[in-house]
Amino acid sequence: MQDAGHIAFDGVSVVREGRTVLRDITLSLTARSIAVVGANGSGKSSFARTLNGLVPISSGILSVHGLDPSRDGKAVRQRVGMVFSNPAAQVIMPTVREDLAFTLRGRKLSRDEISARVDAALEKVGMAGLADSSVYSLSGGQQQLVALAAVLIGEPSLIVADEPTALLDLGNAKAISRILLDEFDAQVVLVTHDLDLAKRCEYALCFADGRLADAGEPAAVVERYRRTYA
Ligand SMILES: Nc1ncnc2c1ncn2[C@@H]1O[C@H](COP(=O)(O)OP(=O)(O)OP(=O)(O)O)[C@@H](O)[C@H]1O
Repeated sequence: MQDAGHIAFDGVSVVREGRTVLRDITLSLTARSIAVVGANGSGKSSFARTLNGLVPISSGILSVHGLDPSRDGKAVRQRVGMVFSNPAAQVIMPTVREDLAFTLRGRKLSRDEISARVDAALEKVGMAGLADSSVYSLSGGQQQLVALAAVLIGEPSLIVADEPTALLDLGNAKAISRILLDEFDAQVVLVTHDLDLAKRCEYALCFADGRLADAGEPAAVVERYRRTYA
C-alpha cells in the first residue's frame, strides 16, 4: 500500500467530555518505532487511542497507513494492534490457544492454518509450551506476552502499545520491549514513562497539556523533557 508505515495528523484536536485533550496536532510519522513521552494527563493515551479509532478526533484530518480511523473502523482495527498495561483486561478467552484463535475470527482460515499461526505466535513470544493453559493461571507478565501474541497473530502493520511494560518485572519488561522494538518488523508507537526505553525508539514525541511540545531524535527529546523537570 502506498501509505504503508505513514501516520499523518493535520490540525487534529480531540475533545473528551467537553475538555480539549489534544490541541491542533500536526505531524507526519514514518519511523519504524516512535516513543511518546510526557507528563501524566498530557494526552499521550488519547493520542495513541486515536490511531485505531478508540478515541475519535473532533477536528482535523488523520490518516493511519492510508486509512481514516473514523471512517474505516473495521480495516483500521485489523491493521492496528493495541497493547495496554493491564494484561488481564486484554485476554478474552479462557485458554491461551482459544484467546489467540479468537483474534483470527472472520479471517476465513482453516483449523490447521489457525493452529499453525497460534503456534508460531506463541513461539515468537517464548510461550510455546503454554498453549493449552488457562489464561487465568498465568502470571501478569505471561498474560502480557499472550496479549502481545494475540496482537502479533493478526499481522498488524502498526502496533500501538500504551505502557505495555508498566506492571511487569524486569525480565518480562525486557521480553516485551525486545519483541516490540527489535523483532516486530512493522511500525510501533510506544507510550511510555520509561525514558531509557523511549531512547531505544527511532523517533520520539513529547506531549505537554495536550499539545505536541517536542519531536525528533529520542535522546534529544528525552533530555529536553528531563530538563523541564530539573
Ligand atoms: N475517557 C475520558 N473522558 C474524558 N476525559 C478523559 C478521558 N480519558 C482521559 N481524559 C482526560 O484527557 C486528558 C489526557 O489524558 P491521557 O490519558 O490522554 O493522558 P496521558 O498523558 O496518557 O496520562 P498518563 O501518563 O497519566 O497515562 C486528561 O486530562 C484526562 O483527564
